[in-house]
Amino acid sequence: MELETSVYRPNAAVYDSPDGVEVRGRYDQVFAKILTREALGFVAELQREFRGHVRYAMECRREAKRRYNSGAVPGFDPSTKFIRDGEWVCASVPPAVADRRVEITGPVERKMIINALNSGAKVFMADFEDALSPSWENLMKGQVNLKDAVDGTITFHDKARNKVYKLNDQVAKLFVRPRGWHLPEAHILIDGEPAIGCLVDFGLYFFHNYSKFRQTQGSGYGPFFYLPKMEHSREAKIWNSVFERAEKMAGIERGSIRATVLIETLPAVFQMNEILYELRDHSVGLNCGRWDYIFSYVKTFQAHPDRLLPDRVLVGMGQHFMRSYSDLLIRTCHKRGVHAMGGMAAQIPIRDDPKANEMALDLVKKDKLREVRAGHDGTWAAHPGLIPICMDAFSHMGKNPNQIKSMKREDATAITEEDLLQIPRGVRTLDGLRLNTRVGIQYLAAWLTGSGSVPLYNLMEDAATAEISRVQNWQWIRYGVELNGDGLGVRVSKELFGRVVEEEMERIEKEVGKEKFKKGMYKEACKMFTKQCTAAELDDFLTLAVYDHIVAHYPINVSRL
Ligand SMILES: CC(=O)SCCNC(=O)CCNC(=O)[C@H](O)C(C)(C)COP(=O)(O)OP(=O)(O)OC[C@H]1O[C@@H](n2cnc3c(N)ncnc32)[C@H](O)[C@@H]1OP(=O)(O)O
Ligand SMILES: O=CC(=O)O
Ligand SMILES: [Mg+2]
Repeated sequence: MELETSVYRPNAAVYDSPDGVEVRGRYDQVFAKILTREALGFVAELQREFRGHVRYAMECRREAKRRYNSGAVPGFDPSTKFIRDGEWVCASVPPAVADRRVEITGPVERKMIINALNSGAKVFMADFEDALSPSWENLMKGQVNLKDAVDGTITFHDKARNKVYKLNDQVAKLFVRPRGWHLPEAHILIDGEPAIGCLVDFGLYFFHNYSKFRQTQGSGYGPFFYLPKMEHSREAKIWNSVFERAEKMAGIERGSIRATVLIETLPAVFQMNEILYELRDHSVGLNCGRWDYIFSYVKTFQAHPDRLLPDRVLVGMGQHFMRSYSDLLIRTCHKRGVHAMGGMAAQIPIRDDPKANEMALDLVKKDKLREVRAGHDGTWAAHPGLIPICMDAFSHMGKNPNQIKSMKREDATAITEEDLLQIPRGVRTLDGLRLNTRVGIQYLAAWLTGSGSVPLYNLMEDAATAEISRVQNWQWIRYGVELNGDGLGVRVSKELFGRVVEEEMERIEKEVGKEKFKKGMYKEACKMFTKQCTAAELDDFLTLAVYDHIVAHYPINVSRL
């Protein structure tokens, strides 16, 4: 008997969508308060106005990839030298976010939102991106949670512990990170095609929250955003136009919306001035998204076997190319009058091992001290338990809310293209290949079952860190690299990788236990991860390649279950 492809539900409620918009995600009365006709209409307007620009920007990414794959390397664009040399500055920093010394990040999950807002950090970056698996349920619940947070009414009852969570009187300022330009939102069709994911995230959040946010959080400014994974200033220009369009719709002053751009792709480091210039009325700085940046280094140089990375654990901020990137970012931001934000240390508190915990916290402390001494104005914390250490390190700034005026870093103007591209030093080992494999599979299993950030081996893992594992494995297999740190002359091959996968799966099963292993999606994740690591062509994004597996159209498509 053939499987039905869908379950017909007579009289099932549907969302009230405007012309040309079809919502294919599960109907829920609570989601319907977000997916109103007016809010969907706003998202559709954004999509119709900007889809051509986004399509062109994605084609430019593909064109740049073709050039890099033919041997070119990224560099400063001679045609925009006038922007780099010009004496312009960005709009002044809104007083509400002058002090951003510690920012906590986390997925848009209800309890975590409350914990993050109450954490004592200055800012909470609520994440629809690296830390979130973008299932319909996660995305829509996230929108509901954020609306309740901005309204100040968010609560959560942890039934197992009989604990009620609610907001403190003083909470962190909220920034929201929508997805990157490349991700579609398959549950919403606009004129028959999937919506652009980030315009859904931005559009729904903005529509429902701008007014309240500006009264309660932004002191007349806002809402505030983080913008991920851009590769070129033309992509920042689209965001700037989206912001202007949103401000016009809302009838609020131009320059109200403010955003920090993550510099987390290798091509973007050569475009920092240009990105700030495009967003100069809406900018509140740049951030060192170090994990995606490492991923992007491998991806950009996927066809350059002379630029291989050492083991993932060796690619830290001490590497010359990473230090150069952070220093140049500080220089650029401070010249343009905005924040230069640091990044995320991957360590998280280790509850059951005091000595290991002390060592982890010490690494975080060193990383944060390096950032503040270099001139960063603030940093990221992955966990509330790290906030005191980060605060302590950034007390180095004294009473100043930031170092924009005091740490000009003119010395960093001497940083060259060679500095930014310098090949990182270190060795490659079988342990490195094993760890990449173990982490990649477990992360993907978590992502497929709804969790976009997880603790693995005492580190935070999210989409960005998992990407490093994937592309590094791919590159090592593709070029049959020698594991030169082991001194045995062993080269990585598909056969060796196959054995490693088998052994690491056994290890994962032992570590997580038979029950969890059976119930989780480890086998499926293993298949997908192995396919990606051994593909003839490198997939652009891990999560894009497996996105279809978390799409659940309504009426429920039985063949997918
Ligand atoms: C590369 C990048 O893009 S970095 C930015 C994206 N990544 C992230 O934002 C990761 C954010 N961090 C996290 O998701 C989590 O800290 C993890 C997954 C790494 C660890 O999670 P867990 O193991 O569940 O943490 P743990 O059990 O120690 O949590 C203890 C408490 O802290 C809370 N907590 C942990 N991390 C956070 C956070 N980031 N924000 C708010 N609360 C948090 C938990 O909810 C829990 O609260 P409870 O005691 O009230 O139940
Ligand atoms: O988004 C942050 C990163 O490091 O990637
Ligand atoms: Mg990132």
